[in-house]
Amino acid sequence: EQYGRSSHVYDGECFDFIVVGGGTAGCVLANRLTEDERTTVLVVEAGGDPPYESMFPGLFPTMAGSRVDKNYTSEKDERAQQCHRNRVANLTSGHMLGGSSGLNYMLYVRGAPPDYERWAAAAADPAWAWPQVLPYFIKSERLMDPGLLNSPYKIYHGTHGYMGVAREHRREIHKFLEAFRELGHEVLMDVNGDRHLGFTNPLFNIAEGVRQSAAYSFLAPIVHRKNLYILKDTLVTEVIFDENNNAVGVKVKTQDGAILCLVARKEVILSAGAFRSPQLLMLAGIGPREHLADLKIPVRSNLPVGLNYQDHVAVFMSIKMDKSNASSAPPNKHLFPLPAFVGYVALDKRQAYPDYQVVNFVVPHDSEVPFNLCAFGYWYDYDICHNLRNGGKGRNTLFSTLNILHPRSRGRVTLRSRNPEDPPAIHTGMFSDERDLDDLARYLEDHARIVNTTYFKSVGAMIVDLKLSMCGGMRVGSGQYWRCHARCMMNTMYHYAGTCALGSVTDSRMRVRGVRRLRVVDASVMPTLPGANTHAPVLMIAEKAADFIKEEHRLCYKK
Ligand SMILES: Cc1cc2nc3c(=O)[nH]c(=O)nc-3n(C[C@H](O)[C@H](O)[C@H](O)COP(=O)(O)OP(=O)(O)OC[C@H]3O[C@@H](n4cnc5c(N)ncnc54)[C@H](O)[C@@H]3O)c2cc1C
Repeated sequence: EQYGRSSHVYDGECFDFIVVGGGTAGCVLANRLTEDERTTVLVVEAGGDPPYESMFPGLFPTMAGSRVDKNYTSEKDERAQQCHRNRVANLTSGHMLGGSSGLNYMLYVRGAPPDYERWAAAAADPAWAWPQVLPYFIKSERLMDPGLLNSPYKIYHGTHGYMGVAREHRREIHKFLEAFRELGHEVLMDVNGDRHLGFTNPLFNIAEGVRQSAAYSFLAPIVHRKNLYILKDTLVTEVIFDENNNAVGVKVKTQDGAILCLVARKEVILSAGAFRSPQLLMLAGIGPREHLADLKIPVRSNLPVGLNYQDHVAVFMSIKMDKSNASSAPPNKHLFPLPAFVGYVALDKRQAYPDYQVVNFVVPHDSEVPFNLCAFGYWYDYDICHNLRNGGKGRNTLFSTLNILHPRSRGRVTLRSRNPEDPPAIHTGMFSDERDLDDLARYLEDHARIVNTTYFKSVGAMIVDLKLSMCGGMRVGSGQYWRCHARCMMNTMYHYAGTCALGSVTDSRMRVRGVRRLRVVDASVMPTLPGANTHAPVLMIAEKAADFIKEEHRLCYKK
């Protein structure tokens, strides 16, 4: 009941705004647009309420592959996931109120100013530059970490927003942070302020032991608003246009199979995520002319929809540390499953923004988390996951996931058919630009240098040999080995973006070009990936969109 009942709506019913997708961006819009009591908003979400396990940070590893994961899979290509059981990437995606924020790994990070300078250039609008986006990061945030609140970093954070943000204070990470300091990295209190390179105890969308999904933070507190309508378990199958190319509503299919047409007096806003927003556009004839012609869809607006698909490519490495036979404390579902710390590293030390991010888990010898992530989260071949487990037997380990923050490769989302219930085809394009592979190999080599620091040497630290058959005969730790390792172990960081990019598909206010009264507001509009995980940037995008919309339609403002 936290999210109320699904609204009863009738065929032909009118609303001011219809938001397609009650995911991360959709929940923010639902909240901000209904601040004006005269404005009616309908949110249509394909999934239902988030399940119990979504509430608890410690249970996140159980969510991939569950009923609230839409579990898209990538198309096969000659480079794809060569060490995965099904040779495709499992593109986990939230299918519930809150969308992917209901099952993500909860890291809260924004990126660095150059990321947003790139957006401003792509959109040809300074509204996307760092000084203009920072207030919108701050707006949604309610920082609850006393250390940061009493530090000079406080000025970079919000304390009155809907989304709780906090850190865990787990002593296990400190010796590791010191080791990275010895290697020449800074240990930063916060990477969300004015410094963006170094290792840190990360901020999470976790507060008081509860996941701060967009549904929990933005929707639950306001579901009682009389001007908000939420239609759950309902798929939007079509955006409806009038003869003048105005988006005037949507067609939906409800859980019991009823087809309804619903009218938007002001705008239709697509917040269906980087796979489904481009799909709905293309089904409406908004997309690349040749592709639409293949499916005999008349062209409404010839735009590069679905192109420019991007994701951060991730690869893990495990390092065995000290021997241990002590039993771990029982799991606590209110905590992140393992102590964690994160590094942001540039190979060129003169650069002010990172090339790669490394998320590190401190793993006690008896933890099953890495095996479970390996086998059931990432779908690597079982042999590899067994080698991961056996290679670290009797030892505590450091499990690190590196990802390339500014990939050059681009993929593409295309229609598989004209049926809106068919998932689109996702060509990830990972490593289509081979320089990404070279870079990732260099990052792995760079990270592995940690085994030469004092603490690591004192415990006889060694890279766990995953015995990758593809890389047989190569010395683990050599440059040649890391390139092979990267190719074999490539994976998604789940940061799907870029398919309806600012500047090309939309104007700088996220309005779809060539038509009217239609906007895209979600990860699809990112012209390039920020050097960060994408949840906080999506919240920022939605907060900004809400202000654009309020301004254009003269809605009542709450700053
Ligand atoms: C496993 C995983 C781990 C991640 N970890 C992190 C992390 O630690 N930190 C971080 O910052 N980011 C992380 N991310 C990324 C981040 O969560 C996403 O980038 C962000 O949530 C995407 O928001 P969105 O609004 O674009 O899409 P979503 O939140 O996915 O929302 C799209 C919504 O639209 C609905 N929908 C789709 N089609 C239709 C339709 N036709 N009709 C009706 N509804 C529809 C979907 O059901 C969904 O609810 C992770 C993502 C995943 C999947």
